[in-house]
Amino acid sequence: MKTRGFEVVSSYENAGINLPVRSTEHSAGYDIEAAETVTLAPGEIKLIPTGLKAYMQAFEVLYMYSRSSNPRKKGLVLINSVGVIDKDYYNNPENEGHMYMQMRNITDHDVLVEKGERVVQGVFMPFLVADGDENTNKERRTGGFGSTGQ
Ligand SMILES: O=c1ccn([C@H]2C[C@H](O)[C@@H](COP(=O)(O)OP(=O)(O)OP(=O)(O)O)O2)c(=O)[nH]1
Ligand SMILES: [Mg+2]
Repeated sequence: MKTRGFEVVSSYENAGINLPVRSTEHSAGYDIEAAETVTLAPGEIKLIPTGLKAYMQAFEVLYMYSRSSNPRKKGLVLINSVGVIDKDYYNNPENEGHMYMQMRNITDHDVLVEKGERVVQGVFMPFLVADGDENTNKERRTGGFGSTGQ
């Protein structure tokens, strides 16, 4: 039975994408690699593809956190602080649920991220809803990065 996990998106099927793994017995995070080699110019913000989508149960979320080594080792920060990957992002009609890492180069030189380099880590978590939540109108997710609302 499938409960939660990662799959390769169809456009990266034959691109040698590694499914995320936890690097030690008690690591919370599944290390997620860059699916492409990219260069970020000084100050630049780029969406780095992972080649992955994540599936999970209702009332679960996947948080993408930066690796703590990124600022000093790479000069990179996850500019949206934490990536929130919603259950209904999976297989959305716009991009199949392809997860991106929104990284910013905080150095004054180009930063190279090579394909296969671990950049962020994904942590699955349950979440709670507030009173009256069932009475509010909800739209169907069609994409990400500002797809909801006007
Ligand atoms: O770092 C991130 C953050 C989000 N997402 C995807 C998954 C998530 O389910 C979707 C929407 O994210 P969020 O709700 O944080 O962004 P938004 O600006 O509110 O966009 P939307 O209107 O599509 O909800 O975008 C990523 O791939 N990487
Ligand atoms: Mg949103």
